Amino acid sequence: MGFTQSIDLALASKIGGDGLSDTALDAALVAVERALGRLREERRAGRLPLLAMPTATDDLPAVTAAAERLCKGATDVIFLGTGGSSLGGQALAQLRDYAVPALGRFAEGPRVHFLDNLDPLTFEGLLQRLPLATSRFAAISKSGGTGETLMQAIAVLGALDRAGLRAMAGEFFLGLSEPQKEGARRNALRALLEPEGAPFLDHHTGIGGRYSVLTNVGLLPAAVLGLDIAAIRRGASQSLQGVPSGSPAREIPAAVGAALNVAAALEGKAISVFMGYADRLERFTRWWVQLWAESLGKGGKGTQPVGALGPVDQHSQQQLYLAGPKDKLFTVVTTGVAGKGPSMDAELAARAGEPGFAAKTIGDLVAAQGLAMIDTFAKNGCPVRHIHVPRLDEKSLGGLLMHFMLETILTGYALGVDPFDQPAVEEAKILAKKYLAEGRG
Ligand SMILES: O=P(O)(O)OC[C@H]1O[C@](O)(CO)[C@@H](O)[C@@H]1O
Repeated sequence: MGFTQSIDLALASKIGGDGLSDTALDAALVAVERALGRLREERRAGRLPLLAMPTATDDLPAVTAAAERLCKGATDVIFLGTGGSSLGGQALAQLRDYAVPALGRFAEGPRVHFLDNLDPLTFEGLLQRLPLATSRFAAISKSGGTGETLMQAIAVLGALDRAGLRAMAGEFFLGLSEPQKEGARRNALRALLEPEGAPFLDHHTGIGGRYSVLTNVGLLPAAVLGLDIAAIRRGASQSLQGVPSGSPAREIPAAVGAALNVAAALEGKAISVFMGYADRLERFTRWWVQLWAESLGKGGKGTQPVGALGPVDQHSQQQLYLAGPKDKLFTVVTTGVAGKGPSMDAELAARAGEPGFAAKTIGDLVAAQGLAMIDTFAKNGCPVRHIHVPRLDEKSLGGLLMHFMLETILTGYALGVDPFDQPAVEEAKILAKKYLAEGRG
């Protein structure tokens, strides 16, 4: 296992105050045990293809070939797509410094951009600044019908047209979407790009966007960045240990995590805060926020996911967390940073009035801050789970991704909601298209 999980400091028996009671945890474990039974049944019936992903290898050559095609002669690879069609890729890309402050350019290979949020100024700026002739675009959408992604793709085709490159548009694009099903609604992304000659990878039809990070959706960007995509899957399979063999919930970390969240919900804690102490966990956190929110917020149920980054958010959110309403469950993720980064000169440390900094590294301080935060939560009666990742790499990140998908599914089953649909997001989408047609906005 590429990480460890401890829930001790979430329990009232350890921290008193507003910790979770043994009664709530026991009741939650019973519900999660049932959820685990249902998960096993679904798996046996072949209705949860997500659980087969970690051990699949037959699709990896196609992902690698598609990545090589995108990278060949490219200065820039741009991923078009939103939500589940982007966030998993971003989470993995951070292992290669994507969106890490001040480290924007990668040492090797093309620059990678994810146009996840739709913003006219950003998109216009990007099209103006990109060396278009050496840029490649991957348009990802499970449904093929997401307005944001379609507009982005149409805008790129327009830019290629203006640059006299439209005749070769197929060479600039790669699509990734569900196959066109006979008799089903037209796949708009395919209808747009296939006539231009763009090749397509098939989106897995049985795996929804926010659960797609271990499929070609997440692994394509990872391969573009030269990550070991097989290792991501190997790591993911470790988080499934105990699921097929029938281990009890108490022995499966994701099931324990689900029980913790169910217990928190039972005790009226409506907010779940995820605080990763690493720049390279920032997009993971955003990925988790979508996973948690869209999977569980149904029928008046679910808890509010909040993403936080350590240590910086100690200087922004900590006050509320410690002294505000006791309505939260905290998950703090630390990584093995002790001893890493620049070391402090003793003389300068003394001059700065911090002799204790002498010979310590920045990583030493971050490691100390993570532990201090956890202990401070506990001392203030705030339930906190600690996940420690000694080494943040493909394997451990794959493990964390699978852990949290499993935890989310089990929490959904235990709360009595379907963790795989998102019926409420359609309403505003339909209204936006109506307003667009009416020229409102
Ligand atoms: O991959 P698609 O079909 O473009 O959808 C993008 C995102 O939009 C949603 O459907 C919500 O609007 C998410 O569930 C999904 O991840």
